[in-house]
Amino acid sequence: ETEITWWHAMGGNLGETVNQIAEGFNASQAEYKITPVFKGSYEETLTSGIAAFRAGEQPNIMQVFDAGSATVIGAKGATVPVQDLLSENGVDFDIEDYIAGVRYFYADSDGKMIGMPFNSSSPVMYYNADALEKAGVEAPRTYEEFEAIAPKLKDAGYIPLVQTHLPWEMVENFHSRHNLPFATNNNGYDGAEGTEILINSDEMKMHFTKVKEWLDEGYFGFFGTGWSDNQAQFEAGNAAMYIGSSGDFGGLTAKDLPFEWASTYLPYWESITPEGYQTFIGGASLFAMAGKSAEENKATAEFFRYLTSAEVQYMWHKETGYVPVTTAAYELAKADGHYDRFPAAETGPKQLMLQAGDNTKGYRMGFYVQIRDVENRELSRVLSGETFFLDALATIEKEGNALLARFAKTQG
Ligand SMILES: O=P(O)(O)OC[C@H](O)CO
Repeated sequence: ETEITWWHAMGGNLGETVNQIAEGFNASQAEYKITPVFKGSYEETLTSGIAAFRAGEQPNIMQVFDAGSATVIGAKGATVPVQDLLSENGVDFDIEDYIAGVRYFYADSDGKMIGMPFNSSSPVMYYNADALEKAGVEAPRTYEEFEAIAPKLKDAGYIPLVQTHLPWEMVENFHSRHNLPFATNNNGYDGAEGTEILINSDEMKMHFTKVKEWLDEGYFGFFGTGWSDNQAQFEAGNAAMYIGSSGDFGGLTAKDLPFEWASTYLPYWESITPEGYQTFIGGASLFAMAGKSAEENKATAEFFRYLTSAEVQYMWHKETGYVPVTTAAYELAKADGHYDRFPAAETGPKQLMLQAGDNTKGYRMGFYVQIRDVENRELSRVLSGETFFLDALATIEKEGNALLARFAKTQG
């Protein structure tokens, strides 16, 4: 029996479902055994993985979140491109089997898939249907509509809106939702050399000016930069709506909240685009780490074959709310009536299939995890009144570009 290990960042319900997948694979055959290991948050998992690689103790499979993928894809010799791993081990692979939104986020500039999409998500807007009814309003499609209903939600006793991650939901996906370039060099896909972040734009300035105004008016709540700091306000029934991951679906369902809730697409500004575009794929993918024996690589390839089967994908989607990464799994979910029973479960997949534009397939910025830290630091300083948004955006641009230039140097 060949044994392989899988480091991941899925805690709670998500971790239990990961274990279920591993047990399913182990029970499905007798040649290979996979052991999943929970390594903490996305950031912690990436840090441990990089340290382990340097020490020659890397796992076979490492889960890397969207923000870290450019760094890992750019780390020469650290991973085996998943497309090569599969074809060398006789596992059929066709990039066209994957839904459009996930196809290129983890691919190199030639379109070769490097990371295996796994828990793919999109930021959507959840709403407390009882709260909206009490205020006599409908869930907003655009931020303009949000501005129109926010006073009514406030009068009804709610914080109208919170969100769970400013960089992911209001910076990165702000760009895809409006089809705006997020970095030069074709959003970074044409090479690290000279790539600069385009965060200091008129649209970002407008958006964060509004967010600050909403905060001052009591239309927006901000309780910290941790993933769950703000979601807790929704779960407690204090916030009427929250922008969060489609992957929150399973956790919310399990909590059996004492109010009706549903979800809709991430809002966009009609003043920027008449119709919103599809969002970037979020969540994480699985990388096969280099430096492993042929037998272990074969085991990893067989595990990926199992993981991407329509049945396993559907099970994962159903339990968690992460989107099915293949068309076959999405069709299976539809045919099984999953979306008739849980309409909110289809918001993520559908949002990833909205109109595409030049700037919706992804962004590729090395050291983006560190850039996110700068974004979180500066944007929360704006919201706490310590600095002005114009200064914050300029600081993010300056520090972000310095990090991008440092990454470009590592690419030789
Ligand atoms: O909460 P998740 O797993 O959907 O991930 C959201 C972001 O894409 C992580 O960077």
